[in-house]
Amino acid sequence: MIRARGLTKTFTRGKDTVEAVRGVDIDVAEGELVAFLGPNGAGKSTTLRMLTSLLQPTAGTATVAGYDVGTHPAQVRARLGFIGQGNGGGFSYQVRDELHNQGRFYGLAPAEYKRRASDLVEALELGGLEKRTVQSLSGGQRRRLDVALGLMNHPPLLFLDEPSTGLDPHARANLWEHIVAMRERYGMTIVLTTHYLDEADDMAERVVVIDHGQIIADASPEALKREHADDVLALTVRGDSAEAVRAALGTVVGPDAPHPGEVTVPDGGTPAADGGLRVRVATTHGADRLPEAIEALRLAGLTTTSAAARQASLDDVFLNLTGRSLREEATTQAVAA
Ligand SMILES: Nc1ncnc2c1ncn2[C@@H]1O[C@H](COP(=O)(O)OP(=O)(O)OP(=O)(O)O)[C@@H](O)[C@H]1O
Repeated sequence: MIRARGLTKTFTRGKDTVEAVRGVDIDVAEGELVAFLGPNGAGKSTTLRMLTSLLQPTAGTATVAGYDVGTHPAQVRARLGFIGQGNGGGFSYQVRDELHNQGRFYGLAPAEYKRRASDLVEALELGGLEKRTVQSLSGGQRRRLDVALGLMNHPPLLFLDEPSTGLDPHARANLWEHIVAMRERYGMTIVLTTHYLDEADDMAERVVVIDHGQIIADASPEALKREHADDVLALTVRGDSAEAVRAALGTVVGPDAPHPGEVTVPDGGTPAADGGLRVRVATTHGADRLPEAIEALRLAGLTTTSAAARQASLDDVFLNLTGRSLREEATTQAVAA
């Protein structure tokens, strides 16, 4: 459905040059649901805008839905739906008029665009809102209207640029339910961007991690976590010998163990105020390893006073790949905004 090679976009303003996208190669097969994940400014939107033919690449090629975006932009646009970051609807228009106008824009006959509009109003639970103006809708309703507008031409391929940004958790979950339902109903391929880690983890079958205009990883969330991150066991152990703790845990996660990992005793092995040593153990299958670790410590005469297994996250993946936390960047930017 999508094949891009060496996709590059450089913006020049005066003396400033921004290399927004630097040589992206990507293939998306029919029916896939792919999420582009990356921090603000990583190049996600720019990549999407090139793939939808809205922006001419500086270099590289892309074939989308069978047509070259550079030479056949009209054919590409006819086959895709694009839901951008801004709100697509005219604020003072009524919901129904917005949908009908979109149908006219695609050259549909009145009977057809009316039928499609009613179907989408029903499918996206916009019933009863047809006569409301766009500006009177809630954030979640507006986003659902955006999805409806993007689907009026029954596209085989749908692009969504940060569909759930700014929505509260309930509205996000609801929007996702609708996106998944629309995908089943219309058998679409979906490419979206997000900087919500949990969203990419839960919903996407494939996550393309993008940073500084380049793809730095591309796999299922599970494979990314397996490959690039560890689960962590967080233990508190009564005792004052970091060496004894390391030796005991080495049998569980040491170099010869079935799941080798790393045992870290921070603070130079100095016990905390409660007399316990805080220990972090990087490993795979953390939940399974936890009882083994506690048992190994017990056999070495050490008492565990607290224990928790934390599953690897996509943020750990990003951190291990870039040395930066996506979660922290998002928080910093939210505070700055
Ligand atoms: N029209 C433009 N002119 C100049 N620079 C631009 C333009 N559009 C994007 N950029 C820059 O290109 C880089 C990539 O931007 P892009 O919007 O693709 O990132 P993004 O990953 O989608 O970020 P966000 O999550 O904030 O939407 C940024 O440094 C941005 O400032």
